[in-house]
Amino acid sequence: MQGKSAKYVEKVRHAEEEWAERARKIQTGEIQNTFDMLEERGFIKDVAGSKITLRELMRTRRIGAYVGIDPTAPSLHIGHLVPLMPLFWMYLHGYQAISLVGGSTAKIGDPTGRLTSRESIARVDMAMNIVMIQTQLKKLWINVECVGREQGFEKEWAWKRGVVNNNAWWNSQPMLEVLRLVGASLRIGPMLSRDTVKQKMTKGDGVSFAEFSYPIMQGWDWWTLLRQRGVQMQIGGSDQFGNIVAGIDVVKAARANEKDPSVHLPADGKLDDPVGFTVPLLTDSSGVKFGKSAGNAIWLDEYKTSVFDLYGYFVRRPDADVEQLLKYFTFLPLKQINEIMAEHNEDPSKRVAQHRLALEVATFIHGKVKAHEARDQHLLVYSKGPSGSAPRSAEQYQPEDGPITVNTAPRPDMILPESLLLGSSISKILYAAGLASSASEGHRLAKAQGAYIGGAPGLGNQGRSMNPYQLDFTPIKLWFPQETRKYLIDGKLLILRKGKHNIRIIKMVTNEEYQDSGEMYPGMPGSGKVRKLYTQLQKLKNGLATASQIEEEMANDRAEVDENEILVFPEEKSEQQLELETKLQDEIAKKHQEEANVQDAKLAAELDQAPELSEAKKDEEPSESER
Ligand SMILES: Nc1ncnc2c1ncn2[C@@H]1O[C@H](COP(=O)(O)OP(=O)(O)OP(=O)(O)O)[C@@H](O)[C@H]1O
Ligand SMILES: N[C@@H](Cc1ccc(O)cc1)C(=O)O
Repeated sequence: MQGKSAKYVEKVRHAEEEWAERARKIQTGEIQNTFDMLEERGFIKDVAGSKITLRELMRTRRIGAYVGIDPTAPSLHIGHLVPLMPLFWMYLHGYQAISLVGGSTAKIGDPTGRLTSRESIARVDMAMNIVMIQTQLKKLWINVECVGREQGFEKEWAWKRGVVNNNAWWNSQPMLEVLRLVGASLRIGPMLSRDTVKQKMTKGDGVSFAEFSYPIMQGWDWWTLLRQRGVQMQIGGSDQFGNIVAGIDVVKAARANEKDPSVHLPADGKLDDPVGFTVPLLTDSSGVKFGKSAGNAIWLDEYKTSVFDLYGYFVRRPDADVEQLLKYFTFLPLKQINEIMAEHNEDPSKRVAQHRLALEVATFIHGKVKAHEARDQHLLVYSKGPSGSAPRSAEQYQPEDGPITVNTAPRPDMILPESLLLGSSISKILYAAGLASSASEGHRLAKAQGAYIGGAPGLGNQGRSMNPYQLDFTPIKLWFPQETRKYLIDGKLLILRKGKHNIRIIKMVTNEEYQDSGEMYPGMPGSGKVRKLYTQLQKLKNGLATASQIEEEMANDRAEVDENEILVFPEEKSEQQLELETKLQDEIAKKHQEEANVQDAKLAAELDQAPELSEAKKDEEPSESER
């Protein structure tokens, strides 16, 4: 143990020496200050505090930085990437980088830039949003490392990154402590004179006390991250400038009032103050901020914006914007961007820069395979002229053969009916959710504790439900069907995971709702028959089989059933099955009628042609006299 800590101390010392050496090289101009690199790429809109201090801080200290995102939608969008990219860059340059999911702040809703308050979000939706966004952030972080490696960055142990949720502290934060540390020092006057507050009070629907406190919550997050992890910097979109400035006041107030000697704090010198900067807002062609509120978001979730559409969005960017977008959204060095632009300018109609931009972004977000597929689809579709939308992946829920990675993980959110979730074994649920290839594999998986469930069992059936905001995964054990209820978040949401990345966020719906959705899950009673009926109907419609062939297939199926002596009563059939059977019978009758019509037409043609033929023959045949 002692040896280990000595080794650790040595490692820390080595990392500090390296950082000092780096600072020296920045001083002599041998390497670039990361701040200057970010500025060159256009990321610095406004600095909260002194730019000189910020620059010096980034040179001399391996500081921590964070970006916060409220989970008010089930996906990130490309607007979020603008503040996240400098964070990713900082990580690749050796700083500590934290992405924060605002599970608690989202419950209040940031009033910045709004005239009306945000709608409150149902607990189940919030739980779903949190899991989706945390999963996306983790995926992005893994992809940052991949791209970083390709760009020649070598990961060192001293680099730190993380995804945190501010529920971790707000769920147990005594209000008294907040009031004690910052409440007395913060003045109401300046807070009331903030633009957001003034605008919303005079032109909007007023400001609630909770909204008024939002910047203090955000500032408290910063204080917590500073205290726990030494995070001295906050980055946000330019609409966050006010919150960052207010946060600096909160952190300074808390630091000044913290008397607990066990709380480790940076000293009080000039370089110890919290600092921040904002990035420019990405807007659409009419100058409106890209985001969920404006309804113009390009989502990172491929089921909300397909990889094809994401690629298309970047390919359509105007020539005037493309260089800046390459600087924002790719990890390509500026020298390479210049080369791409030179090539592009030789013949802008080829959109070389746009295609490169689209490929880089799609690769970063969705991985190489999907990005290249999207590019090929684009080239195919648009080189032959537009022909509607591109194919989208259909089998989203089926278990994959190979190992699931962040970039191949299937769609996480799905619905399943009550009858299955509350009436079947966990093995069948794993199968239905596409996490096992059969119910028996589901059984094996649960027995070997190879799958996980979000949260620990709550007491949902006794009126209390588990906390949806703090999700840990516990290995699934075999349990009785009625026990599944205990794991439902808010009585409606079940979160399952297999391996690291294969997650399912399952919303329970009533059996009727499920039926209306037209969805089917593996192992669904009658789904084998339904699927078969559906295939037969398609074959018939597309002319891939004749009515008689389908009838023969159906007769064989019936014979098989008879052989196995299973009686199927009509009432056991699902409505969907009955409906498909009727459609199939109608289609068979239609096809028979069509066949009969064709036969009739042929016969009629033969009969009609008979006299003509004899006339013609008459012409051909020599006359009596000719003979
Ligand atoms: N279009 C954008 N350009 C630059 N930064 C953005 C953009 N959209 C969001 N951000 C930044 O991402 C961070 C998280 O944003 P937030 O969670 O408020 O999402 P949002 O999409 O802006 O929400 P809303 O549209 O509902 O206001 C903030 O720092 C915000 O400024
Ligand atoms: N207020 C930020 C999100 C955020 C939340 C908590 C934080 O600590 C930081 C940022 C926004 O709405 O964009």
